[in-house]
Amino acid sequence: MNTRFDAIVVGAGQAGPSLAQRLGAAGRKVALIERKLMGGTCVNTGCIPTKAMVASAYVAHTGRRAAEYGVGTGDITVAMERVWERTRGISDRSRSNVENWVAGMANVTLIRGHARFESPRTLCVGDQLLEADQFFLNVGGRAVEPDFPGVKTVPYLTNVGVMDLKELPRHLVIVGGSYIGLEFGQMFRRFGSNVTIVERSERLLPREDPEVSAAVMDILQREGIELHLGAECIELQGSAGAICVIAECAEPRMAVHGTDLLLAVGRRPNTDDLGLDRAGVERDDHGYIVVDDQCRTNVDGIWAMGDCNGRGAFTHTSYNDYEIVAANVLDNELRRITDRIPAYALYIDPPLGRIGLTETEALQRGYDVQVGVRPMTRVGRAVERGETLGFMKVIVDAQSERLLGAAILGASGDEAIHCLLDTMYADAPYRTVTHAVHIHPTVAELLPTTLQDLHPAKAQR
Ligand SMILES: Cc1cc2nc3c(=O)[nH]c(=O)nc-3n(C[C@H](O)[C@H](O)[C@H](O)COP(=O)(O)OP(=O)(O)OC[C@H]3O[C@@H](n4cnc5c(N)ncnc54)[C@H](O)[C@@H]3O)c2cc1C
Ligand SMILES: NC(=O)c1ccc[n+]([C@@H]2O[C@H](COP(=O)([O-])OP(=O)(O)OC[C@H]3O[C@@H](n4cnc5c(N)ncnc54)[C@H](O)[C@@H]3O)[C@@H](O)[C@H]2O)c1
Repeated sequence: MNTRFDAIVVGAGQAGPSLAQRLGAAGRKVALIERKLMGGTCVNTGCIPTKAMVASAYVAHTGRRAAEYGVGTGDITVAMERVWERTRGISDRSRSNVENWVAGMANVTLIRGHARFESPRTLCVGDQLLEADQFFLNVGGRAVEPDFPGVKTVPYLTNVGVMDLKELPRHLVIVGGSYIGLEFGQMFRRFGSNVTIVERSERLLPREDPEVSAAVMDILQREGIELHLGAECIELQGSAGAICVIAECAEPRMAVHGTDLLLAVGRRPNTDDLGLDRAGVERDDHGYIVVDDQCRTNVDGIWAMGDCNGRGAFTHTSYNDYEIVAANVLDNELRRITDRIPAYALYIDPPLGRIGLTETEALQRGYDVQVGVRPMTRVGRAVERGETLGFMKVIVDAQSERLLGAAILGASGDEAIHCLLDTMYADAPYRTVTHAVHIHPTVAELLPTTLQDLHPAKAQR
């Protein structure tokens, strides 16, 4: 016999549990289905464990620089097993918090297993058939496992396996020079591995402005990371402990040798085994579930939130999708994905905080672009901390006097950028920030000064 619910939430990532709670609290009978670990990617194999590892790497790096600060230490050593234990402890506690929270939710039944649609109103989990009028999909994504020759025989890591290393790789080769490749690359270099990154684009982070890519490259190269840009991996060779990445470049083929291999070549949504065809739910060419501005799919009564809808690829965008759905479904409040301003950070050290448009995008869209730039060597707080790499850059529309975007690659850049982000959400003129009095000594205190020193974008000069 089918079990009937008012609403079924598939996936306990960043949107699912919060929505299940709201629906349950509103008196609906709710099933929350999770096939693996509560909390999904961020909690178990994404943000939380990586940022815990980044913290260990920062301590190792700062320890090596201790003498610069007048502090004596012995030789800096990294015990990978202890790094792993600390990281797992933080991640496991976070997962337990989600488990306990869900267990205490009113009207919510947690069902463990893989969910697949049988029809637009029926799901199966193992041998159980579940019916509902409303379905909310929060199934997330996973690492792309490419199909170039050698992938089936040469051992490699993704973001999941690399977090389980209890011994330091002697030479880690990373294919892909974007978020995952760069965060793990710098971290393992700081732990003591040799690191080589193979990236097919001509520059790192090709979606960012060229000077951001150049500064990130400089930061990584100063630490001894070897970079091969414009090099597309086309084949893997070797065996455990002696891997080889064959890459095609402008020059003839290149062979990059190492002991361990991390593939960080993108993510794909978990939508291929969800029975979406039986439900009639449309996917795009990359497998993302197509949704409208309120996360509704083409099938009435089915919504998709988070990484699986392709409208964001971050924890905060998944959580915001939950807020949008809850507002529209439960609160009769119109909230939209397109009201969201792009915002993210890359957690190398120093971090890159990014909001809104790049200068290149702003020019392409025809804005009358003004730019303000300040190197971190002229930010007192960064100088005092001895962390002066990077710069801050603000982009303004001269006509409307609105902020269009910003990049802060520098100490606390991921935090300081929020005062600009909130100004954009307030739709206030940039002079709101130039007239604001910020706390001394902070990184944010130089944002008003940077905005007082705007000049036309290069392409317009
Ligand atoms: C290494 C790494 C570092 C990252 N760092 C950051 C960061 O610093 N900041 C940031 O904002 N983002 C970061 N991200 C991205 C972030 O982790 C994701 O954007 C976020 O976790 C996506 O959440 P979600 O709710 O869409 O899905 P997920 O968290 O992936 O959850 C989906 C859940 O659905 C379950 N599921 C899937 N299919 C089914 C099914 N058929 N039946 C039942 N259950 C199913 C899965 O088991 C999973 O638990 C990082 C990602 C990685 C990989
Ligand atoms: N700080 C954060 O917020 C954070 C951190 C890590 C991951 N993430 C999330 O994870 C997602 C995926 O990250 P990612 O870095 O794996 O993917 P990505 O899609 O951002 O980058 C993949 C990179 O691999 C390169 N590439 C692809 N195929 C290649 C080949 N054959 N040879 C050489 N290079 C190749 C691409 O040019 C690209 O630069 C991000 O979109 C982000 O949402 C976020």
